[in-house]
Amino acid sequence: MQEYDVVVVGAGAVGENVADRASRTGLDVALVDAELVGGECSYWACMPSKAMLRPGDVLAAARAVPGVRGVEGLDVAAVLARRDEVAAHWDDSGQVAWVEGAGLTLLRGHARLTGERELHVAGPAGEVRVVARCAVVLATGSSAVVPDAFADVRPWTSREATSARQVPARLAVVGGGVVAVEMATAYADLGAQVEVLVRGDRLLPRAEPFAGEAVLAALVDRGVRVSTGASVTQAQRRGDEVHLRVEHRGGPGEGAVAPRDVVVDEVLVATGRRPRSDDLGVEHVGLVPGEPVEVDDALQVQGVPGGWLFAAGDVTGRTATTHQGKYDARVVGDVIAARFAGRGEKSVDAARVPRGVTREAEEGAGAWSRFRATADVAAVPQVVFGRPQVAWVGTTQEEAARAGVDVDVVGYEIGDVAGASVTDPAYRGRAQVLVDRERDVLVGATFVGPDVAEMLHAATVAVVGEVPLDRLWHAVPAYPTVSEVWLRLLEAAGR
Ligand SMILES: Cc1cc2nc3c(=O)[nH]c(=O)nc-3n(C[C@H](O)[C@H](O)[C@H](O)COP(=O)(O)OP(=O)(O)OC[C@H]3O[C@@H](n4cnc5c(N)ncnc54)[C@H](O)[C@@H]3O)c2cc1C
Ligand SMILES: NC(=O)c1ccc[n+]([C@@H]2O[C@H](COP(=O)([O-])OP(=O)(O)OC[C@H]3O[C@@H](n4cnc5c(N)ncnc54)[C@H](O)[C@@H]3O)[C@@H](O)[C@H]2O)c1
Repeated sequence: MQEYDVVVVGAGAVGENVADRASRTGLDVALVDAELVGGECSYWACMPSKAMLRPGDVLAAARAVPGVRGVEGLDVAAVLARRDEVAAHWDDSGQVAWVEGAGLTLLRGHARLTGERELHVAGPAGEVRVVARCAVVLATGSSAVVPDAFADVRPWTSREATSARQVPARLAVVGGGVVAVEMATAYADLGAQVEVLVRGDRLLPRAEPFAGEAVLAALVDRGVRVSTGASVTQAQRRGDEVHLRVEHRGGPGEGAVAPRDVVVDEVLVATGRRPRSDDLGVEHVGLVPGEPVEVDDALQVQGVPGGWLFAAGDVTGRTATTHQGKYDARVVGDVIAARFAGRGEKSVDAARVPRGVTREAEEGAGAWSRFRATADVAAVPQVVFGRPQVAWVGTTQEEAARAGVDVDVVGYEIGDVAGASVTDPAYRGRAQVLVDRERDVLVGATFVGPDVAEMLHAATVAVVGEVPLDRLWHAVPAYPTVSEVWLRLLEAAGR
């Protein structure tokens, strides 16, 4: 049996941040992981996918400016070699060194809850009973959903797509969300003939419709086939090929459209993710395996008495990005450090205790305090690293209407800004902000265009800060930058 003050299950980006923060008031923290320390983001998601997308972006940017010579194309082997480097060659020794340096204990193995504050960890060293004196945090992430139709064809999920050693000549991508857009973009850049099969009627259904439309048009321009209203009803692997039977929903008045067969070398299913709570023993504490682990704004698990169980990251179904999961990790880490301060057996390094992390402060904490994840509801940023990029924060028009928030919708073509014309004479992109009419503050913003990911944070600051438009008017964007679109948006909003 091993005992710690806090046990964090899952050493992805979220678990690592929880553990680091929770240890700052002298609590003894163990971090458990069954696979690589660093989790999905480092090895099979954010990092390798962005390494695969960046060369195509740079190439397109260089080709867009007249006068640049010697731009030949991509060296696929070199792109994949760089991707391998960014994914640390799927070797977690660097992150293990960080965990040890932060004074945390790493337990390798698969953890399952067995009761209140108790777990079993099955790892290379055998089975160990682990007891948490104060708290347990679940940060086990999510895994790809593979629809039944693909069960027998060994489809790619995002893991294979981000770690492939070769580029298939023909790739079908099933889904119309973030993974589908990013991977279709990357593989088309790397020379695959890509077809995207979208069940719905548009790409990126959670973003503003104009964003998905721009991405769809750009993919088609680059030779990617995008079929909307398309459902795969059967899939078979025959030798080196995968045969997909695709049924099309006809448009209004079109009637039935005949099914067709799509033959490819690989098929990537990008049809969403499910929380990894299915093999975690949550049934022993009254929760339902496979379901999101529901938490409150302090990231305490709902429906489990005793105040000892917390969760953060993808497993909660509350966040689905690394940045937002890490934000929740900072919140729950501080909550635990404050609630259980003084209970730890380790000596406290005063320099590491964050300012204001005390039991009294946490007890009286409300929205927007460091102990509550308020931004999860008010201002979630999301970037889709396709080409064009799509970046948004806060509410969309559809969400504002559903919530009954009366908004003015203000849009501007980014290509009409002087800075954009310098970047690319044919710059195409659009910015749109939503202004809450009653409060005269921004509640949402969407940018579509090259490199707009880097423009998003200004909008996030404005939404989180609830900066009145009359004050935002005094935030002067430099000339000639693409950010000057802020000035144009404010003018269009009547300033
Ligand atoms: C292709 C792709 C690209 C993405 N790109 C981005 C991006 O650019 N930016 C962004 O912000 N987000 C991106 N995301 C989302 C991001 O990867 C996730 O939101 C993030 O990884 C979630 O972090 P996490 O720590 O909650 O879970 P994970 O990173 O999944 O970590 C969970 C850890 O828990 C371990 N574990 C699970 N169960 C157990 C158990 N029972 N016992 C022991 N250990 C266990 C796992 O081994 C894993 O290491 C992307 C996702 C995908 C699929
Ligand atoms: N840049 C980033 O931040 C980034 C990149 C990749 C992924 N992620 C995160 O990972 C999560 C998972 O991404 P994702 O793209 O897999 O999920 P998603 O939820 O974004 O999109 C899934 C898509 O698959 C479709 N779909 C669902 N079931 C289907 C079926 N049976 N047949 C056909 N289509 C089906 C849905 O309609 C939807 O369009 C996202 O929530 C995202 O936030 C983030």
